[in-house]
Amino acid sequence: MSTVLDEIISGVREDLATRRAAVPLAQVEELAAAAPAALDPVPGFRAAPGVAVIAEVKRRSPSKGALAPIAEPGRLAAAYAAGGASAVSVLTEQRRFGGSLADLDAVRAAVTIPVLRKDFIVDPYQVLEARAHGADLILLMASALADDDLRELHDLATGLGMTPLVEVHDAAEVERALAVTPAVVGVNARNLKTLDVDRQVVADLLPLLPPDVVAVAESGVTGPADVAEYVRAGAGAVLVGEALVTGGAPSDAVAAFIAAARDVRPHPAGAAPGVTQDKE
Ligand SMILES: O=C(O)c1ccccc1NCC(=O)[C@H](O)[C@H](O)COP(=O)(O)O
Repeated sequence: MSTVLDEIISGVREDLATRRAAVPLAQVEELAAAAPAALDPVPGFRAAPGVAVIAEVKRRSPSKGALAPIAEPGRLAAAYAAGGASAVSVLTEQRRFGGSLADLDAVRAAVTIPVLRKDFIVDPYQVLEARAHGADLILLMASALADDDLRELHDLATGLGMTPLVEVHDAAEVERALAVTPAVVGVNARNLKTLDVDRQVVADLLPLLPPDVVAVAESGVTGPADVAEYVRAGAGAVLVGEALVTGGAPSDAVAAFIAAARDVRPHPAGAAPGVTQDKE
């Protein structure tokens, strides 16, 4: 039986074929080579006070439907940066999330902090496209990629100067992700096959990551207390979408997340902390 993730990826491949027909690979390669050098997000993530916030431009989602119209993604991104965000994540998938490469362009033009292309990346063309549009980071999902593809796309991205955020949701995916020696690993609390959000997954998997990897807690943040819990569980960064686009005053919201993490001490390595759960 096909999952939501399978359906999203099938649409992504169809849209990719259309773009590839319009802009041939050789042209995207040229544009990627001509783009200004990618920023390295890792020093900023490590230097962030308490937690690095990766703030997302997210219009809609398969789990929640329409979230926010976001007429000016560049303006939203600038507000995130003003609040102290360490990076901006831009969902570029069109069918389910209402995003686009135009959103990526607008955000790139509006901020000087690193920008993540958040999409269902399954093909080298999309990696080159991300660089051509100024992305510094790309998302690579272990759940969507075979080992060889994960390595190929990871190496292509790093060769272009970008930093892959390698996403996992269970212990087997952690092992597969670490095999490509990523600098940044995200544990997604959302199961992309069922769309269930379980923040305990983040608490369970973060201790499996080596200390030299930037550990990102993704999804499920509803407010500052959740950020504090993720940091207590060992997160060095949090990726937040819905709570920021629906909450009003995005700059203040980012600042509140950072403030909530400032005095939090992570649990000692190896301890398996619990996190409180909301009903989704
Ligand atoms: O958000 C969804 O419903 C979703 C469904 C299927 C695949 C991916 C999905 N979201 C992508 C993300 O991982 C989130 O946008 C991101 O982590 C932020 O999550 P949140 O703060 O819970 O909006």
